[in-house]
Amino acid sequence: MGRVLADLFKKRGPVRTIGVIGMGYVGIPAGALFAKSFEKVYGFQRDSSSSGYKINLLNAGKNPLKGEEPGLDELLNEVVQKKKFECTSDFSKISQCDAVTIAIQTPFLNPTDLIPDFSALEEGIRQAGKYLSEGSLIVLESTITPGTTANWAKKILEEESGLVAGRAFGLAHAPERVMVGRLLRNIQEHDRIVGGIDDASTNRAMELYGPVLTSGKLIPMTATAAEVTKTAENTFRDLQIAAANQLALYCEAIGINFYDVRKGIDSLKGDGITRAILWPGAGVGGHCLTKDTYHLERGVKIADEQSVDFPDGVESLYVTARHINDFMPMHMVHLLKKGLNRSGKKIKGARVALLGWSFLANTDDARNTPSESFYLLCMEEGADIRVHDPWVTNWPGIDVSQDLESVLSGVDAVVIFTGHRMYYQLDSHKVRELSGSSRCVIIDGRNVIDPDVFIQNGFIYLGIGRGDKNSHPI
Ligand SMILES: NC(=O)c1ccc[n+]([C@@H]2O[C@H](COP(=O)([O-])OP(=O)(O)OC[C@H]3O[C@@H](n4cnc5c(N)ncnc54)[C@H](O)[C@@H]3O)[C@@H](O)[C@H]2O)c1
Ligand SMILES: CC(=O)N[C@@H]1[C@@H](OP(=O)(O)OP(=O)(O)OC[C@H]2O[C@@H](n3ccc(=O)[nH]c3=O)[C@H](O)[C@@H]2O)O[C@H](CO)[C@@H](O)[C@@H]1O
Repeated sequence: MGRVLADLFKKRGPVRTIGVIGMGYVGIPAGALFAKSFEKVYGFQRDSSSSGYKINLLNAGKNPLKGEEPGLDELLNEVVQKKKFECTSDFSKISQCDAVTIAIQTPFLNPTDLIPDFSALEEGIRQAGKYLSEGSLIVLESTITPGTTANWAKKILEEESGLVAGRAFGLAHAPERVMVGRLLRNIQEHDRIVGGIDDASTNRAMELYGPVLTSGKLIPMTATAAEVTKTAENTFRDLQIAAANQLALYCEAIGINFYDVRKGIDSLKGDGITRAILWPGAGVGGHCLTKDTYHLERGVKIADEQSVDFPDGVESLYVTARHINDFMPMHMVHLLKKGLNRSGKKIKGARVALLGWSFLANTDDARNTPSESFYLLCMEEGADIRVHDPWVTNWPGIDVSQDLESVLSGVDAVVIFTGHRMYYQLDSHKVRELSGSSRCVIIDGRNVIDPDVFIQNGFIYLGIGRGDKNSHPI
């Protein structure tokens, strides 16, 4: 089969015209970079109420993405002016494309059952199947459950096209490893995992991605291995964070300073012995680490191969890591209660300043923020909680203030949830004056302040990992 497809690709000649389905954080920079290296790119965007506006904006050479994306505005303008990039909702133009990449969102239906919502992705794949031509290549870039490309997506494409994948057209998965704020750089500099359902598809996909890489290298493998790589690389980061969180909880219980221990462990460096210990914190947010573990777990469950040989009654280490990270906002509530008790108060009715709503320091990205779990837990306990964040200006149902002084006025407790730069400058005298409390509580979820400075100024301090300070004398 592979020979037939390789001959078809050869007959068709080099990749010239590319289609990118899904004009979002991934599709827009990818399409612009393809347009730089190839003859023509069509950016396919459905004319939906929420995103249809992007079509005209992009065709005017304008970037619809929020936030700073170095180089993207200029690149988009250049490729549109040169008529090398065109955004359209006319999917029939897919028939002109030598290769089509699909970068459509794959959220979870709801945070509890963690079943991915592939409905938008399915619609995009059906469009690709309907119009794909013989000898073309389809590449899924969305983050998907392992096994999706070679099974679910393959079936849909064959159904819609009436052609056989691996014989009449190529199919691959090339996951995106971009970070908002450095999209162009990441696409060009990160190594690119490229996984085809067969060798011919993998080789054709390497022809597609090779020209857009600067320092990044191509890493070929099978489509399913590529899906596991993407989900597992985030699973491993989540696991490393959980390991740091658990050790921090141990250090609190033992009454020692986690950061001394971390410094000790981190001093062990060298070939194959580095421990790569990360940082504990008030929780793990974002749209990658909170989901990709469950994509991996689901992939193992639905795999046709044999079941996993695993110790009886033992939960997956990776899911345990998720539970530990999701526990951290609850731990912050426990620290808050401890601090308030020491100041003779209860959480019910306590006035609490929550500093930091975004999930990542110095950004406005609040997707799956752990601050929200903490906020809801405190509300359930009857606290009077107000939120500050220098970057997040609005959030459904929450009043996020940018006025730190007003948020700190008259509070019984200050809780630091996000390591925003400005919180490192918190002045203990100023905070104490604003709070008006002689025994104000301060809970540090990101190791931002110096405990001694605040303790000497009359605060009741507790911090994640600070077992050496959490029972300081008052
Ligand atoms: N954003 C990131 O930083 C990032 C990083 C790594 C991986 N990813 C993965 O990449 C994928 C895309 O993410 P994103 O952030 O670009 O999503 P996004 O929501 O920003 O963009 C998706 C775009 O696809 C469009 N779309 C949806 N259905 C369509 C259809 N049937 N036809 C045409 N267009 C359609 C949407 O209107 C939207 O414009 C997801 O699977 C995500 O997990 C994202
Ligand atoms: C392309 C892609 O998928 N990229 C991912 C993306 O992940 P992301 O955007 O979700 O950002 P993260 O940095 O992972 O943070 C997530 C949460 O974990 C908390 N955290 C973090 C480190 C730590 O030591 N202790 C913590 O508690 C932090 O506060 C935040 O809430 O970028 C990472 C590189 O930055 C990549 O590795 C990762 O593949």
